[in-house]
Amino acid sequence: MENNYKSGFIAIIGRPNVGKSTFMNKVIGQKIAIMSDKPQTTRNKIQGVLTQSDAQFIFIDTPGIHKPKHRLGDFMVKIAENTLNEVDAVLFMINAEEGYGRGDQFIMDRLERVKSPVFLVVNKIDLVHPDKLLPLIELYKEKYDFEEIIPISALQGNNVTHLLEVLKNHLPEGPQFYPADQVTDHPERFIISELIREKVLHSTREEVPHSIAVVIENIEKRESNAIFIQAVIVTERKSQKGILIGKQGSMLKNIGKEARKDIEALLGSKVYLELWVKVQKDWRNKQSQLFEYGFRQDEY
Ligand SMILES: Nc1nc2c(ncn2[C@@H]2O[C@H](COP(=O)(O)OP(=O)(O)OP(=O)(O)O)[C@@H](O)[C@H]2O)c(=O)[nH]1
Repeated sequence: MENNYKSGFIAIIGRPNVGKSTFMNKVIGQKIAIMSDKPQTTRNKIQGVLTQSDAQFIFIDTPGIHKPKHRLGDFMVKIAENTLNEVDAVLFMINAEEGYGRGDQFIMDRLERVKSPVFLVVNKIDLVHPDKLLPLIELYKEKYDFEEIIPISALQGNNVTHLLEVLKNHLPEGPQFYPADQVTDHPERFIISELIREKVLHSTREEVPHSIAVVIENIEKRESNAIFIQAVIVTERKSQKGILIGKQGSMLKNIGKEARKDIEALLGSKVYLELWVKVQKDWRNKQSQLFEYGFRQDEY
């Protein structure tokens, strides 16, 4: 890796149909594989990775930012908000052809709490006359202090290279997280690990601190479309391991049962969830924020 290599996580948000997928496909240059073959793929977290000689962009779809419609909704909004605060940049994409709507207001309200730099991407400029574009940009400018406002056409590619350059300038120096040829990660990994973590915190109340992490070791589709998931709950102390396992494994069993129900609702498939607990002192320092994204480290 050369010096001053830049890398970062970039969340893409926006109302449905503004062109997020089109943009990702344009940037990554090929169709992005999505693990789930369910129609509600927009619920999943899609990562597209663009690797250049001097930078790596890791794009994250954050669909939970939309108004919650189902039981998992509030939880997803919370994940989305947390995610937005952990990324290096947020791209808020709007459709130049449409006016300012309630969906945009909902997102803008969430953005008020976001500390990461937010870029307004005005997409589909090929469909509007500049006379219409400028007032729209002014309107958004008044409502939020965007880092920059960049009009593009994701479909035709206009200004997309410029957007990437602007983004690159804002990315921190960092490692190449993914191999250059890898364009996606399992999109659901992060959400699944957060669901399990939530159940752990919920079941153990105050006894186990928030310092636990959940690492998804394996997700596999098996015959009859059942999904088999292996996950490890990482704690910092032995005593916490005992609490998590519980009497004859009762606690872990309960955590597994509750988490499985939510994961099944998320994926729309039957799920087999295998959980175990591992003690690793000081994992926080060692693994840093990668855990938060559901990364699996081989040396771990
Ligand atoms: N004319 C024009 N059409 C575009 C542009 N970008 C996207 N579209 C079209 O807008 C429609 C929606 O695009 P998607 O990329 O699926 O939008 P999305 O935001 O990913 O939608 P969800 O997955 O529902 O959130 C498609 O028909 C695209 O071809 C653009 O720059 N110009």
